[in-house]
Amino acid sequence: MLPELTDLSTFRAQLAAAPGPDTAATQGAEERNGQLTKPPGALGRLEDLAIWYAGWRGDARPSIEAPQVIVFAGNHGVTAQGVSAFPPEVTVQMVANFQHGGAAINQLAKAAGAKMDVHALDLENPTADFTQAPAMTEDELLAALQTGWNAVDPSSDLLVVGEMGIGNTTPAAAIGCALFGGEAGEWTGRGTGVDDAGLANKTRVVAEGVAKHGSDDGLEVLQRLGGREIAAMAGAIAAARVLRIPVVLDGFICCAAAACLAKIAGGTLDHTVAGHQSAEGAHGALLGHLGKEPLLSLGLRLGEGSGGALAINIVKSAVACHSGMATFAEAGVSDG
Ligand SMILES: O=C(O)c1ccc[n+]([C@@H]2O[C@H](COP(=O)([O-])O)[C@@H](O)[C@H]2O)c1
Ligand SMILES: Cc1cc2nc[nH]c2cc1C
Repeated sequence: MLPELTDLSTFRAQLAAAPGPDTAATQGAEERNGQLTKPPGALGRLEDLAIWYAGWRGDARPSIEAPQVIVFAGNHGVTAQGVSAFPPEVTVQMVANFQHGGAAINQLAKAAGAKMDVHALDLENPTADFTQAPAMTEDELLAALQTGWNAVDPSSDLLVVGEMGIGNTTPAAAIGCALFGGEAGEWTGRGTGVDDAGLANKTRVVAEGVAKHGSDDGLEVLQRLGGREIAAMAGAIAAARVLRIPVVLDGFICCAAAACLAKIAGGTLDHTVAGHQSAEGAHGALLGHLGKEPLLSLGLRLGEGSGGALAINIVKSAVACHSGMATFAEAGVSDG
């Protein structure tokens, strides 16, 4: 059962006290993996994925029956600075598109056999422009974290969190820059497709935000430079950690949310894998800071959880091989 998220200190405490993977299940899965009808290591990273999944589920021979994709949407005051190629009203329009089944993520979730939920967070009240003031108050941060925390279905067995928020590659860049250092220009990319002048302006905005509101605390950075959908993703990833539900991370914005959690307590992202590396320039560096190797690299730069949803089928396939294959003894195959 997931405890109620009453305040920010509860959130920190829940993360710090969250259980790790089940070592007996991990060991059982490693032993089983060694007996399956294939040369040792021949399934490459699929073997690691299956053992990782088994440990978090506490079952040496698990199956994946109920993946969940959650898309969170938020609006950003920083769009007043002209940081996106699209206008902010696209956020609410895309939420309607998600609800009618017309977005890419609807199809990708369906193709992965996942149920999909959409949560729009206070779209009529954008966060503050972080070049002027902290993006959120503590109460606003808590409310967004709670939305994510409560959105996770405890009966799901694999989670993808995605987002929709015009302007949100700007807060994501600011989060990366604040948490891991370096120049704003190294963290700032084209998002939905700003031109060279737009990129220069966006870089200035990121630098200004970090200079004014930077911090080395993950939750403070999330509050001052993040956004509601980013905080909701962090809340959902944290809830999944407490519930021992493995998570497939999506693109640049999702990983920025995850990075805030990584700064709160060690091992906080051990239940996550990187679904893909997006085309947003700094995503590779961000994944490097998180110590994650992406499963896919398809040039996606959509968000919505799209790369995470695509990777569900890889995790499912890894677990299907692990749990469904015959052992050498069962199949009467000589094990060399
Ligand atoms: O996931 C990514 O890496 C990604 C990269 C570029 C853009 N996006 C999506 O595009 C939107 C943000 O782009 P922008 O230019 O408005 O900051 C937001 O809705 C994201 O879902 C997402
Ligand atoms: C149309 C559109 C769809 C999106 N999905 C995620 N981010 C998006 C940004 C735009 C502009």
